[in-house]
Amino acid sequence: MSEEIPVDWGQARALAYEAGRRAAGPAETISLPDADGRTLAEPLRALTDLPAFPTSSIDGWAVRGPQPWRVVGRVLAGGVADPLDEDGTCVEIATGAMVPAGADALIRIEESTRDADGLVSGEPRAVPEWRLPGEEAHQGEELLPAGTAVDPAVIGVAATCGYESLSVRARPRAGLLVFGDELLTAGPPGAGRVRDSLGPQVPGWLRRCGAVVEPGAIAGPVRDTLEAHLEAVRGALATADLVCTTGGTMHGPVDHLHPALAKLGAEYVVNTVAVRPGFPMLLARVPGPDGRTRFLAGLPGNPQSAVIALITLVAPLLAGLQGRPAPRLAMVEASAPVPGRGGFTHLALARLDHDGRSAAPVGHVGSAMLRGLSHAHGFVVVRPGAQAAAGDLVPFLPLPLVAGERP
Ligand SMILES: Nc1nc2c(c(=O)[nH]1)N[C@H]1C(S)=C(S)[C@@H](COP(=O)(O)OP(=O)(O)OC[C@H]3O[C@@H](n4cnc5c(N)ncnc54)[C@H](O)[C@@H]3O)O[C@H]1N2
Ligand code: MOO
Repeated sequence: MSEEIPVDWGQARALAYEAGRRAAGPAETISLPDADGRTLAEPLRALTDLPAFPTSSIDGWAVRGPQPWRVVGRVLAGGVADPLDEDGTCVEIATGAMVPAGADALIRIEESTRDADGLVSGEPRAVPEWRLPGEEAHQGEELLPAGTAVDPAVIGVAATCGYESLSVRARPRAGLLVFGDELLTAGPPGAGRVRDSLGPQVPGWLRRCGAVVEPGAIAGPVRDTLEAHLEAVRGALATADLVCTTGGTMHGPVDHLHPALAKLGAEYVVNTVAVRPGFPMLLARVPGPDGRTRFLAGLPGNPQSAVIALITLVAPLLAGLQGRPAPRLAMVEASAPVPGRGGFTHLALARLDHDGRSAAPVGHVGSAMLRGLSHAHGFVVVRPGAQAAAGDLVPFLPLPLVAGERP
């Protein structure tokens, strides 16, 4: 019999995030193009004013004094403009070129005329046609805080500033051990055996949460003996910051995870969570071979419960390990009633409507099923003692899908 007292679901997420944050890996410097998907270890600051010089927004003329203007030169993007010293003169200017000191207006080429002597005339627009130094950012200004996820736009703004590399957090390395002698790794289920549906899917979820999962870090089915569990977990801890296991979280005759954790000197961060489905999930700190903290996340064997454990505990843990902010939940409208589960938080699989504002429960949601999960965007969260009526605003726990998945 288990004597664990399940942790509140929200508290479990906070504990997992905090454990990850405290164990966040060191910063490393990597080249800009390789930084996609990483996390800023330091704030991104402007190295110069942006723009760094007064910059023309148009092709046309930089003019000084009253018209008509005599053309005294030309300045292209990339060049350094000589000052315009004399009233009644202008230079031809290209978009992106430095505006000469002394210019008091820019005139678009198509809004100008030239007379027989080559003198230029035209009316400047009311809105200035050039960008002033510091208009976008001042030198030293913080553009993005530490903890920002690096995406192509972040890489772009860093390049604009003049960075060649960024200080980012190391990516957490994750491994996966699948437990269960009943599992088949090929062919259809039958005769008491089921296909392993977690070995093939968990790595994809882990990667979407920012972890690196090498093909060699996925093992199983691991035999249902304590010795085999211990050997597999020890082996996985040698290289992984986080080892996920599936199955064996309960206390059945062949559930060896808790005894294995005891033998490994593990310390529970969370040991069972008051949530349905998924309550036997756990997260533990395990001393690694080098003394550095490693984590083991025990995902329950029921496949939907395993995914729930992953987004409940592993997603916040990985956010913390990467130095990112704790994931926050959006509020959406429940488009149909969602029952509560007494003293447990109920995570109800749901699909968002096209604008993401309301969530409708999907079918086939048993914890042993994956059909509902493959249609859903995430879970409506119904807290202990509550239930949701149609039209209620409810928290929504998203699956870590990427753009274009589940349109
Ligand atoms: N006496 C009780 N028994 C169970 C309880 C309970 O409260 N009292 N809770 C049930 C719940 S809820 C869950 S969840 C499971 C969790 O148990 P384990 O983590 O120990 O998982 P297993 O027993 O190993 O497997 C459960 C179930 O899932 C299937 N499974 C396991 N791994 C995979 C996989 N990789 N791919 C597909 N299916 C998998 C396995 O065949 C079992 O059917 O405990 C309940 N029991
Ligand atoms: O809690 Mo179990 O994880 O409901 O299937």
